[in-house]
Amino acid sequence: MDVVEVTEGKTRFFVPRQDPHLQFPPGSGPVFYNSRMELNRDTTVLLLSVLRPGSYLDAMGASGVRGLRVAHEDGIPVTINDWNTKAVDLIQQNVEALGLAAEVTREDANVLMSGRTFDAVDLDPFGTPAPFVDSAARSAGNYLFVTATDTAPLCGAHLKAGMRRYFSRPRNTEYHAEVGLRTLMGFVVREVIKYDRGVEPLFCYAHEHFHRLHLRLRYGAAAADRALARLGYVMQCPQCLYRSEQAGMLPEPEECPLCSADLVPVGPLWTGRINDDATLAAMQEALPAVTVGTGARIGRLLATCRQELDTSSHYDYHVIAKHLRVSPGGIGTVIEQLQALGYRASRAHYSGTAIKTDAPLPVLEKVISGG
Ligand SMILES: C[S@@+](CC[C@H](N)C(=O)[O-])C[C@H]1O[C@@H](n2cnc3c(N)ncnc32)[C@H](O)[C@@H]1O
Repeated sequence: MDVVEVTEGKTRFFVPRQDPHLQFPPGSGPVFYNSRMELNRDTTVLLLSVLRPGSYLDAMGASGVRGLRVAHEDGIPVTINDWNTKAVDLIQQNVEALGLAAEVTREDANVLMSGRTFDAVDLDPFGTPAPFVDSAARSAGNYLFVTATDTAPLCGAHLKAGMRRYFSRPRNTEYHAEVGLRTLMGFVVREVIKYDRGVEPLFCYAHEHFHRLHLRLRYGAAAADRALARLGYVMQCPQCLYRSEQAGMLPEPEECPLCSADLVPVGPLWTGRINDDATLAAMQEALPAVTVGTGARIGRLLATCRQELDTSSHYDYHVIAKHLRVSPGGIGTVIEQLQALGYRASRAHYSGTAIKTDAPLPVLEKVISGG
């Protein structure tokens, strides 16, 4: 294989010199590497430097970069797997070049995860992780990490694909990144709690073309019930911008208090917090010591996530301003004015025009229109 050497974080490794977007049948073809996912891998290396699991499975390794970095930079025992022979050859070459003691396997990830357990399991497939979450839920001890790049099905843009994969009804709203992240989280939670295990979010975020979950798993039916209680719906008005949240397995009919239309349920999805503040604080503290190329961006991401409210939707203040035919002021000013009126208000980590608040929509509209 024609390879080229690249560096991410403190790790130098070989990747194929080719177009990574070429399509081949499953289990064959060239080895995948996408430098644009560096921030995704950097956050994993940083978080694992804090969590320090006893073992880590990179279930879909490709070049092996993720597992290589976890082994080399965090010193955590890793297993790197892929079902593609060429990928496994390259992973082995990288492991040897770095002098790591990492285990390399060539199996269907579902077979591997059905037969063995690892303290932390990481899924990074092409597109949807849905076919792998059940076996990962059985394989993972304390931590389960999941990447999804099928943002269109998750966000409601490809409705039927979203319903098939996640058994949820997303809706293409202006807060689609939030819906995608919470739809993915809701699906993973349903896959885990059937085994009487609980799920707690540690650090979950939406970024560019992917969603990423870092979750802690707990043992016991009581922990599973706590996660179950967080499943619910965003109830969106089809005529105006009003929305509310409902907990529960089935949505209750609800009328829009502003225009009397029947609200449309979006979900089931995860409601409530998507981050653990103590974990984010520990990551901020560890960031200067962990050499990651996207460190400045991760610093900003962590800071925004720490102040972000845990509402399951946001208002896009440019959309509201357009609706009201006013020119929008600065987002910071709008947030400060809402807070001065006694409401909670924050930015959201995935959009520069998103405002999360518990202020009623008419109050937000009044603030945006300068009233
Ligand atoms: C998106 S790439 C992984 C990228 C890699 N984690 C990284 O950070 O660069 C997905 C990989 O999953 C592998 N894969 C897909 N389905 C698989 C399966 N059922 N079992 C094992 N590997 C699989 C593919 O061969 C491919 O190398």
